[in-house]
Amino acid sequence: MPKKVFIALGGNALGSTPLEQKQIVRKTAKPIVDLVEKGYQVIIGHGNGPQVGMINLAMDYASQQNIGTPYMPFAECGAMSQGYIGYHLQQAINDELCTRNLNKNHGCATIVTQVVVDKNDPAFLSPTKPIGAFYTQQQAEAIQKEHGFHFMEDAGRGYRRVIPSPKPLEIVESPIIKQLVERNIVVITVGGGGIPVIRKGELLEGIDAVIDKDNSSAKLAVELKADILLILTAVDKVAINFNKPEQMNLDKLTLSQAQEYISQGQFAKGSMLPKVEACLNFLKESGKGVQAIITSLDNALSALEGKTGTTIISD
Ligand SMILES: NC(=O)OP(=O)(O)O
Repeated sequence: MPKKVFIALGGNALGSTPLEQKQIVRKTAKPIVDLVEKGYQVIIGHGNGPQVGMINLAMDYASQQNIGTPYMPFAECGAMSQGYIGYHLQQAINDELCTRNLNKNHGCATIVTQVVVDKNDPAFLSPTKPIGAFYTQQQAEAIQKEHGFHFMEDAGRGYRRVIPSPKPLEIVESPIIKQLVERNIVVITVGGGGIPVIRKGELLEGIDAVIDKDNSSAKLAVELKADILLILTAVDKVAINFNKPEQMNLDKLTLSQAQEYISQGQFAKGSMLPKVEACLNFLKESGKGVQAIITSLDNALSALEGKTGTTIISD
């Protein structure tokens, strides 16, 4: 039985502009296809913060210019970001599969994925998810005044617009994704955490939000009975005392050690904290025998072989 690995791709695997993204995903495809070549079944979740912000801003601007462009709701912008990112990733992965003659037995497809959230989730009252470009404080204040957007300082890198980020409750397309994975398709899914929808009786309706992609990836990884949740980010290992002289990189962590470090405030909010929390959710809900790994894209295969990265396991 092949092992199933669910990869959650961070922003550094995608880039920001269309040209940059097209070039970066070529590099991203290689370590992903390394895993396919080694016999893993691969599912990919990815972020969309910069991209959905860019699309929403462009659509809002165009709709105000009297040039026949209608207003585009935020959920539709999320759907556009899934298509745009999925298209680039899918093309790059399919090309890499062809280059290595793996395309006879494997394919790659993007599933536009809806994720049910609770319309009463408290997250709707306090926006926290950074999207789009970085601004100076002065620019952020000017945009806030003109457009009413909310802004927050983002880890010392500047100001970004923030919008609500509710918890993922249900991955609507999960059964279809399962079937594709079983047919050796590399599935790109829960892009940008999934398109947030609420249930209205039998029907689904989009809602303005961006779900955390690590959270949705962990949830879907549980549903697909993945053996490994592999969160790929900008650093090789999780660290405590990050960026201090006494920084210590961690090779292995148990669930309770990770919880202790969280209670000490060791992991940055909006950065390493949601990744570690997503790993813990995956471990708690999957039970024994699974592992979660946090590492950089280039180290994906070495980390699965236990040579690098931070591996988190149950106690
Ligand atoms: N949706 C989401 O989590 O996107 P980022 O990872 O780009 O912030």
